[in-house]
Amino acid sequence: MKHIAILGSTGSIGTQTLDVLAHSPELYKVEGLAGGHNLPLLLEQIKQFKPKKVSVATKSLADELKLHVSAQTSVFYGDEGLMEIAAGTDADYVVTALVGSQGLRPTLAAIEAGKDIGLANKETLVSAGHLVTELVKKRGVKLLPIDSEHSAIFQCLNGESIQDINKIILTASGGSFRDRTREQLKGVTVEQALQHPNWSMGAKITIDSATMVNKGLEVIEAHWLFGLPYSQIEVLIHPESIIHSCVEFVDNSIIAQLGNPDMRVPIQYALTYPQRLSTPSKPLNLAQIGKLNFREMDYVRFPCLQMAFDSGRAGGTATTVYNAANEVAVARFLKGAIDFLQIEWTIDSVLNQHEVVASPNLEEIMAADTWARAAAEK
Ligand SMILES: NC(=O)C1=CN([C@@H]2O[C@H](COP(=O)(O)OP(=O)(O)OC[C@H]3O[C@@H](n4cnc5c(N)ncnc54)[C@H](OP(=O)(O)O)[C@@H]3O)[C@@H](O)[C@H]2O)C=CC1
Ligand SMILES: CC(=O)[C@@H](O)[C@H](O)COP(=O)(O)O
Ligand SMILES: [Mn+2]
Repeated sequence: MKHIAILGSTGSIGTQTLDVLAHSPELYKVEGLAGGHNLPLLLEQIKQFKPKKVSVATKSLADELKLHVSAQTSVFYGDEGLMEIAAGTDADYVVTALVGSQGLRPTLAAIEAGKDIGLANKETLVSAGHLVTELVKKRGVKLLPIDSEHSAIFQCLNGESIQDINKIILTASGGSFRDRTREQLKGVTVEQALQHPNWSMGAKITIDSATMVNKGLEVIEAHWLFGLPYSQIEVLIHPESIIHSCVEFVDNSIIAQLGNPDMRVPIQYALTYPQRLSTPSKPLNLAQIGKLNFREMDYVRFPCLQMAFDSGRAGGTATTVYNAANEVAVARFLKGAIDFLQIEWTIDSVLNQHEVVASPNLEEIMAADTWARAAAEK
């Protein structure tokens, strides 16, 4: 039996993780759940999974939650609450499904406490990939990818040697505005941007898909997860999101992982690896799909992806700043305060003002993150 804690249990990844756990209840015990503001959903989860510790975003939410839970469940809140669910429960495995770089400190705390990690929160690796991967090595824990592309690559690399890789190919759906020109991006609405063609996800990542920042974050995530240089990471537009990513080897063989777009498959694989078990997903019917399409990535149409490669190559705090500026810009766009194209303009402008710190420690990462947020707000 695996003992699990989930950071971000009330979100898209969090709820799908709980679906996976409920599908095989004999395999899992939920020890801790951290939600944010969605109290009714967290209460349902507490009733069903009976965790010993839970956390919410604020003290007032925690006070309200305490009125509804039994004495068997301890209630925490805020940053300390996230740290408690990450590192202070009897879980041996933590699923990181918070959104944004706020996931960094709790993830480091969970690794330090010796927990294996199922990583959905890609911003953590983008913000401080070197700190996370060094600590994983030092503590001897597992860091298992949940992100669909990275799970695909992880599966394609099973039994293969890193030296035999020519390149990894991350597939990108193109997001909600894939078929629009840059001219046609002027004046697009939040509602339009939130219509992802293939996946149902949280708001922030759905906007990131539309700007191609999501693929940028995933390029940096792949660099850290698989230890590959940026020259061996490629992005290919694949509108159907059926091939979740692939690896080309030195003999020119390409191995790909396919499946319907359903995150419960990579979530479960990260939980049960190296075992495969049945999932609550539908099988892929290739005959029904008929054909799959591919297009070369257009870096002029999607400049945020070029910025991610450039930040990744610059290293140090550059990717921290890329991520933090994007988080601020997306939050502003979602509130209707800026236009869609101002997201890329904001990231570019903040990156241009930044003086990169090489090999930053955690304090320098947090300082760069704070600085980038202030610069982006300005
Ligand atoms: N959704 C997907 O299919 C995929 C997501 N990912 C990555 O996984 C991560 C999660 O994405 P997703 O599930 O879509 O995001 P959601 O927005 O759906 O969920 C985010 C979770 O974080 C919680 N949260 C937000 N702010 C706070 C806070 N201040 N304190 C405590 N909890 C907080 C939310 O709580 P509440 O809702 O209660 O406020 C919610 O549980 C992201 O890094 C994303 O890039 C990667 C691949 C696929
Ligand atoms: C489900 C998942 O892993 C997302 O990151 C997804 O890949 C987004 O799709 P695109 O970024 O390819 O539009
Ligand atoms: Mn992905």
